[in-house]
Amino acid sequence: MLHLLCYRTTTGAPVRSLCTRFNKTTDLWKSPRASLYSSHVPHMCRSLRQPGNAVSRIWGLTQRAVRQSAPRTSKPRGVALKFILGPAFCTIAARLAGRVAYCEADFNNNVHAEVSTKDPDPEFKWHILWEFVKPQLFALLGAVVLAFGAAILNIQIPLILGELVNIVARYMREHTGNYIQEIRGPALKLLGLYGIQGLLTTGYIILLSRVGERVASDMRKTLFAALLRQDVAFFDANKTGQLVNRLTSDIQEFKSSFKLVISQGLRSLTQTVGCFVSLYIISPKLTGLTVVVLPCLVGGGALIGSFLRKLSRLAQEQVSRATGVADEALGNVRTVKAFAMEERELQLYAYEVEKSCEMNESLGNGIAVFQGLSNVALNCIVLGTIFAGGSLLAGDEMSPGDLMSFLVASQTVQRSLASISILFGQVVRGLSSGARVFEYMTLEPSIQVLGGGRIPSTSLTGRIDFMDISFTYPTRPGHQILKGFNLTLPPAKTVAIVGESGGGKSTVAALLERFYDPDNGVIMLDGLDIQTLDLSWLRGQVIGFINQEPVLFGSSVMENIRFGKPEATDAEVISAAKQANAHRFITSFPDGYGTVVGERGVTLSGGQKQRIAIARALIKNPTVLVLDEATSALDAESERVVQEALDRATKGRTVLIIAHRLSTIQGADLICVMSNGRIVEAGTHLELIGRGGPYSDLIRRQRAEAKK
Ligand SMILES: Nc1ncnc2c1ncn2[C@@H]1O[C@H](COP(=O)(O)OP(=O)(O)OP(=O)(O)O)[C@@H](O)[C@H]1O
Repeated sequence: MLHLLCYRTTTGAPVRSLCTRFNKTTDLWKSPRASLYSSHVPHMCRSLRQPGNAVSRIWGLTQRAVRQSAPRTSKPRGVALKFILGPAFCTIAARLAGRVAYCEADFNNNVHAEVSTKDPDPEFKWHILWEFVKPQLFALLGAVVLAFGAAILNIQIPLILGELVNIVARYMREHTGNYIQEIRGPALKLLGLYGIQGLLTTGYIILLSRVGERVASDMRKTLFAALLRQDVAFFDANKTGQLVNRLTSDIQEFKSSFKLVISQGLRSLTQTVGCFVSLYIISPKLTGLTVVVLPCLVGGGALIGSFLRKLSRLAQEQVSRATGVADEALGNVRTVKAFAMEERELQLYAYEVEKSCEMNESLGNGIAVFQGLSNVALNCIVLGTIFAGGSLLAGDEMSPGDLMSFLVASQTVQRSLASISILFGQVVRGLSSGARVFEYMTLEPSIQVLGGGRIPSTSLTGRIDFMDISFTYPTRPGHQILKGFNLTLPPAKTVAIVGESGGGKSTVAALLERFYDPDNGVIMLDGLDIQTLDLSWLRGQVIGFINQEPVLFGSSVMENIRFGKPEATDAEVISAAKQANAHRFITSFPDGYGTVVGERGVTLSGGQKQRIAIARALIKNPTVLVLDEATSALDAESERVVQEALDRATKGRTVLIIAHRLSTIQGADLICVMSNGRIVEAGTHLELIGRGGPYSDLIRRQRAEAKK
């Protein structure tokens, strides 16, 4: 099998190794069959640019190309075509389309493709930044003006210092006049400037930190909203830890850079420009010498800068990968402990952290070299100034005060340029953090939760029709789960789906909840395509969903149940808890409904969690109830209590039950057996037993397993 897997890689190592393999066999391109690949390249590139169907189209095209060019053969050339040319072609196509591809091959002619259509190198979007800055514009302008003022004062200081030196030099030379009187004026002026500069600095730092904090908090809220807006497929493809990293450290990094650019950056830039003007006024000749060196510095800086930017992006991605590993291990800490896998998780984390440490060290080294080189260059400028200034002084083209002013001003330029060079590293990190933060802000989910859909005015009967549904998970293209699936759930009836594990039962429930949309076919609610209905209404009021592993929030029992209907009164919460057989155990806790359930409900038993989840679903009084293996994780006693609650909850509603334990669904109005993405048998329990088909087989198998 030729296996194509495109993913975001930070090192590019897999791509490089493939390219190396490919380069060794470039003569293969001379083969007439190779033209087949090239004829597919434009289609593949176009496909890669269209998220959604990109993956399946890539898969199809690659499969066709490989089948045509590499027929089943044991000849070395054919095998090489399958192994090297196919993956290399996909890699190149992906690279051409701006994606990074990783390919593997083995001995089958089928092609399986998994392609990430995400851009591996997000761009910094200035227009989005502008949206965040706009509300803070006045404060920002205030900060800019104050920072600018402080910088302008800094330009004045060398000139006054020069004046003071000239007074001192003249007094030492001539010993005439009133020294104190002469020096008092400029000295007081200088003191005044220092005071005003202090005030301006305090002012702009206060304003700037206000702007920075507000921009960062707006960005966090917007990014969080954008993430919550994404459909389930997005979360299948992205690790939670990495997403959380964008909300936390990336925004923090961006905020620091933003503040530094405005404060230090603006100040240093203004001082550099202003002091250059002063330098020119004091001595155009000396300034000319300084200016010659600058373009070389700027050119070199830009070159090293682009390299550092890339390093920074890779390092940040590696940090978020490490966070992802930690998040997964800590989030599943019970499983980790149950399997005594602490050491393995530690090793995995240590490996990722070590890699991130190496990358950050390389980045640090790069920035250090950059700063070191800048410092050497800038100090050389000072040395050159003293050398050249001395000869101008000897030739009476400059006064000692002028040389003093020139030196102080060029020191200010030096300090400013040095701080710009330090700032540069921060800006590099800030830009790539910003790009990563903005990447998801504009990402539109294919399934919109809010707005657009209609809400039927008449009351619902709860009839559901799945009509000719085909579906493939976006993260696993080429593996079709549902193939022409048809099913009707009559109003207020209970329909159960049973069948082999992995047959697609939970997928049916996920499609009804619109976690995903089918590739083909429609799902109707009371004769209306659910894709035309308001999704928030559908999920919030029509469908109640209870699954095998109820996830509770780390708040009180009351708040957890109220999650199903935020406006519910305490009486409604208690009534839902009673229906769910939960009231008695809740009131047995010292804090009753105020009991905090711990992270993900960790302080409750499986049966208790499930009953709270049932109450949470019932409180919205849903017309349709979906129970996805709701009791299969429970022991016999808990199952009995939960089943009792479910029996009560399902009365008068349309119910879809997905079950493993066939004993729990024998009373269903209709039982459907699913296999390979289709319903292969349907009827009541007795009808199906009488038929002796797949359902009877399942029953027989389960009984045999129970006896073991
Ligand atoms: N989010 C997902 N992304 C990609 N593939 C998935 C995803 N969820 C499920 N699958 C795959 O879809 C197929 C059907 O899964 P599904 O959960 O619907 O089966 P099931 O019949 O409910 O199985 P079980 O009885 O074991 O719960 C499986 O091959 C599974 O690996």
